[in-house]
Amino acid sequence: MKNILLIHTGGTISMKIQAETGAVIPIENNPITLEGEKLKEYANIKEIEAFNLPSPHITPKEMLLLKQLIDRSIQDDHIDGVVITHGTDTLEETAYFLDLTVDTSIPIVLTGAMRSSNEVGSDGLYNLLSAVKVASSDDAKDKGVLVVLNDEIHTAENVTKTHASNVNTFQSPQYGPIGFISKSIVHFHHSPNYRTVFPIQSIAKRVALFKVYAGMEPDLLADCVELGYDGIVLEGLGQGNVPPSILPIIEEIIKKDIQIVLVSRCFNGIAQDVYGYAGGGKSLKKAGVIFAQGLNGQKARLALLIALNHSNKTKAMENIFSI
Ligand SMILES: NC(=O)C[C@H](N)C(=O)O
Repeated sequence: MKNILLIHTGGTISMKIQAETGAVIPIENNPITLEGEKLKEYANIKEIEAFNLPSPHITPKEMLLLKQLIDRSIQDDHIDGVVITHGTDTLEETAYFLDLTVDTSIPIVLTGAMRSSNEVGSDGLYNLLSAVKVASSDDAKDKGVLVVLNDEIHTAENVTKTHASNVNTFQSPQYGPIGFISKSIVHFHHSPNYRTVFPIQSIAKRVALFKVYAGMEPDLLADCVELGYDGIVLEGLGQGNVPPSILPIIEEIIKKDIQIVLVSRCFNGIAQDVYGYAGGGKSLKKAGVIFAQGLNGQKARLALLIALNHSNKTKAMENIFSI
């Protein structure tokens, strides 16, 4: 049997619904930690409760703590795979942060639940068991950080939460899942592309994220300069365009050596320099805007944050954003 490090961080998988109020809340005796026994016939489990936070409370600080915990554990113990339970709201962000920063070939799998532990049809234990099966699979090695829920295996880079409450919420809109779990097998039908890792030791920089919209005015972007942000991610329109009203402030910000990364606010597709009108992709490229390759806004924000905090910022920028 494989040795699996199981790290709990909180989220609905660790919550209960209160009969009196109907509110779903974190509880002190984390119910998912009590399920460890049931996993013992599948793997040797070493269980740690890193924190018990709803995932909207998770920040890059906790993500970095998790990275450091995994680095230490991999060095010290004989571990074949890591499973992390996490709230689903920001699960994709922690998964992508770890994907970009943890240098290992062993499987790292994040999972969570859409229904709390005492709700009818609770999906927590089932998803946890699936994640343990994937982390124990030799085929899961060298695939980067994976996300497993509802019988599907996704890459951290592509997966996103697409539905507020459905158990089938996690989807990879660009490329689909890379594998599935059924009663007796874990099967990968695709392999992710080569990835590079950018270990960072601290997070000192700040990156803001804006969704671009029709008639957007330049003042909020100008405020970012005043507030001392080091980078900005814009979720642009369509293939990567913005209203002409914000082009001058974008040019001004880049001249001040603040990086601006552009993604598309569309659910699918990538931002490109196609259009030649004011605010079109070509004018943005000319101004020095960096086009992210198909990442969504929240992941491009983490990628920029990691690049800016890396000891070789220029090289990290080049590698992460292929510039
Ligand atoms: N399903 C969930 O886990 C959602 C919860 N609000 C969380 O992210 O902590």
